[in-house]
Amino acid sequence: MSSVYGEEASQCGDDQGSGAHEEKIFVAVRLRPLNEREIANNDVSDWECINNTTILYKNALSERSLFPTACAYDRVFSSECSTRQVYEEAAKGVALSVLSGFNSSIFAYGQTSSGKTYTMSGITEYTLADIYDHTSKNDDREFTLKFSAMEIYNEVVRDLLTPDDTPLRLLDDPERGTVVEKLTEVTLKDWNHLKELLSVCEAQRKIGETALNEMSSRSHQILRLTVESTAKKFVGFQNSSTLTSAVNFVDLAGSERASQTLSANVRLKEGSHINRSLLTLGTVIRKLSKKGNGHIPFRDSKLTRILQNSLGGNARTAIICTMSPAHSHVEQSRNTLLFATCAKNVITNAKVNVVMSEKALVKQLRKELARLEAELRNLSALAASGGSAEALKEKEALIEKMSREIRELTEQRDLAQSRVNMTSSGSWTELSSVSSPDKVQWMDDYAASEVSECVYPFRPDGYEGLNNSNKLSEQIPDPPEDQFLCDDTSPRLFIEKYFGPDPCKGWENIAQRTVPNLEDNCKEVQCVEVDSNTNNTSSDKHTSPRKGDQESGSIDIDHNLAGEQSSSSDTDSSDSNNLPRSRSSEAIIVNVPVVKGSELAKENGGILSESEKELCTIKNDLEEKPSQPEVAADSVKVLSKEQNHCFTIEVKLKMKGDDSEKISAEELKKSGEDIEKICTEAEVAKSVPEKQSGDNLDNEPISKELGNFIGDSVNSENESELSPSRQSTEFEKQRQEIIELWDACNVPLVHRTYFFLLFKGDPTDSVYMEVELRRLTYLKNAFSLGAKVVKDGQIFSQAASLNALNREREMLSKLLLKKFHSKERDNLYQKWGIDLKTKKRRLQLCHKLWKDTKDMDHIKESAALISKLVGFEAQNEVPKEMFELNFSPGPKNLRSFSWKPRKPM
Ligand SMILES: Nc1ncnc2c1ncn2[C@@H]1O[C@H](COP(=O)(O)OP(=O)(O)OP(=O)(O)O)[C@@H](O)[C@H]1O
Repeated sequence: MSSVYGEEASQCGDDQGSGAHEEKIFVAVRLRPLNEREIANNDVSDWECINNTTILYKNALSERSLFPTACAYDRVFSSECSTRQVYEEAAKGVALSVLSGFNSSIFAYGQTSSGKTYTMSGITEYTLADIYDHTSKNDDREFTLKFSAMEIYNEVVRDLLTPDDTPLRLLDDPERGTVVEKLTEVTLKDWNHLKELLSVCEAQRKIGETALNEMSSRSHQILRLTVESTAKKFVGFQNSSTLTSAVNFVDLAGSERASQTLSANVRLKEGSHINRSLLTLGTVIRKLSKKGNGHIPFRDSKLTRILQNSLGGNARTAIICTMSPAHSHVEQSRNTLLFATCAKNVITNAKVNVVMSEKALVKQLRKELARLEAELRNLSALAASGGSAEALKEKEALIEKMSREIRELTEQRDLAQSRVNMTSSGSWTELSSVSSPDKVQWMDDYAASEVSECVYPFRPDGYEGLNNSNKLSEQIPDPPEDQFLCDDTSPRLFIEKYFGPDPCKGWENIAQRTVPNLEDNCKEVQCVEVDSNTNNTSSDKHTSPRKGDQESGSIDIDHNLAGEQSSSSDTDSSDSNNLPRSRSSEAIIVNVPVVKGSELAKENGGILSESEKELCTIKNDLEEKPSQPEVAADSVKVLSKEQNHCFTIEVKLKMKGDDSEKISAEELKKSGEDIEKICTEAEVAKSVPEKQSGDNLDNEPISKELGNFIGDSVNSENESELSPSRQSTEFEKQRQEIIELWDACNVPLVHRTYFFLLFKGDPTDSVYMEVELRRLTYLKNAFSLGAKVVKDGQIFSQAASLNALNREREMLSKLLLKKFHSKERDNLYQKWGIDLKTKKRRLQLCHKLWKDTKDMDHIKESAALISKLVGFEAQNEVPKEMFELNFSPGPKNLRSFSWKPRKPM
């Protein structure tokens, strides 16, 4: 640790203001062991630290998650690691920089019962012990240590060093930022005095029992140690200066789900405040992680207001994110990692705080004035000698060059934006843009019935018109406070903006939003050529597209590990442990030219790892398809854990063709059907060849083209190879999956009915089903992360969707009255097992509809009843065009696709 002690009075003035240096927040993750309760419940550990910087989700194979399988941070600690180790390797450097005059903060963040207090109390003690040790060893300086402690409980700031419960006010000090008025600050006498005060804080802090933690901290606690030091030889002198800085130990209250903590009453209220302030903290971190993001809501909570300096301000900061490894907490753990990922990108500007005596200050200012005067004199001399004219010319040339670059970039951006616009309007809107005169009747009935309030972000246009979108935001208020907890829209709402509205944007888009720095990581690092033997003849690609594609293609192995930007070619891609680490845990891209499977095997002495085999399969697959005209923009990502690390393999194949083809390829990519997909060892997805330009898409049978695009072209069979019975099984399976997802996502019953009636089991169904499945999976994942999906300015949260579903049921119950006579209704009640003597029978009936997702008879009956209520029946058949793709040619259109069943899970 460097020290600035040597710089006294007159010398240290230079540090003021200019001593700031940018650095990222240090982010560590700590897994605690499974606790007794989790073991008793036969819970299993889902997470594993595969090295010092990477944590791996072990169950990725068994679920279709959008969350990355492995995440890298500055440091990760397995459940075997001691708090001492966490302190030494993650907190000490930052915490002890207080001795060099830097403000610093150590945070513990994580879900309730994940070990924040356990970790933080250890770290606080170790730090304070080290500080005392340091002061005793540096007897040339005079130290004054001051201690203060506060908690924020239900948005009220309390002093932890007095028994008095009076709320403390926050004041804005122009120099010091936010200060807590009347907060007790005790000058420490010795180590024992400090220990005593720590016990007082512990006794004073609000704790309570929840289902997850008998001693749950119900408040955010901030302990602050201020260190002032002056060189003894200057003490009492007028030109002395003092280093004054503080270290904060922040033990946040844990994020929690009301359902999991079984909260009620007081606990629920506490939980609500906790979640809200953590939500603000998350928003602040997220905004800070994307530089230049406008207003940062520091003032939205007392916590962020008080800690503003530690969050992207002038303090050095470390965040320890604690996690339970248990499967039952997987969603919370993921949210913790999302927070950690954002925090990793936040930059602070720590600087040494020097308080100068007045005399020293005057001296310093005189010096500065003299420097400025000298500069001015130089400039005048330059101007007199004509040098300024040249300098001016140079500057003008530079400005011109920069303007040119800006213009070019602006054009590129506008072009890209217009493509995005085209595709975003061309995905779902295209699906539904074919107008149908038939669709009007049932829509009118439905709209008239006020059921239009139902909420589902990805409705077909068919009944989009039913919804008065202007009214929607009024109709769906933000969930009230209590619901805020009950419906699991927990503090991880901060990630809401990572999810755009359209699930069809593919994994990479979602991943970019979920883990916003993912792409940045890839961009920032430099490529390391691993295999220099393979030919990279890019010129070939024009004469022989397929051959050229392969030769110019590259496999980017994106080690999702911490790694120093390595520039040497001696890096072995299979041995990530040899890669030096970077300060900021950036990913490494190793650029490996494509080699044939056989060559790869030969190089490896005939032995191929699983991921290499996968790679060869892909490679061979590409080679064996000479008839494929062009591959638009193809990539394969493979995640492997077998070599103790995780990496992504990306095959990029260049496309030959004119611009319109390129636009089309872009559109395909953006409009929905993932060209890239994240896979695990067993699952390799690959995008599909774009159609050759000039094909008359209008005349193409839908079934012919679709296959590779939607399905997995590497391993799965072609449609033609599927027996009718297999097709039927696939259809049933997909339909069942959709029905269950509808239920999980609170999708409106009318939407379900409408869609259900579209399913006829013919091959084209698969197009709609596939799209619906993706949207629903996306929605479900977003909901399970506590996110809100924003589409067209409307917000769809789990709470809002449930509210809307209930409103829809009420509306349907009104329609029951309208469409059926009393006798008919009684028959219905009997049929649906509703006691005729009970109240609210119509509503009861509507609550039963679509409930038993496993019973197809029940589903059919539900659909039949709703269809009757809203008037689908009148039309004989639901117009499929309302769900139809627009197959007419043109740059905006989605290509026609052939049907291929999804690869079975
Ligand atoms: N790394 C660990 N090793 C062993 N036990 C641990 C570890 N981390 C936490 N624990 C134990 O787990 C329990 C919960 O820990 P702790 O109270 O620190 O959680 P918390 O995150 O602060 O919870 P809350 O947010 O509810 O206050 C405690 O009994 C603690 O001793």
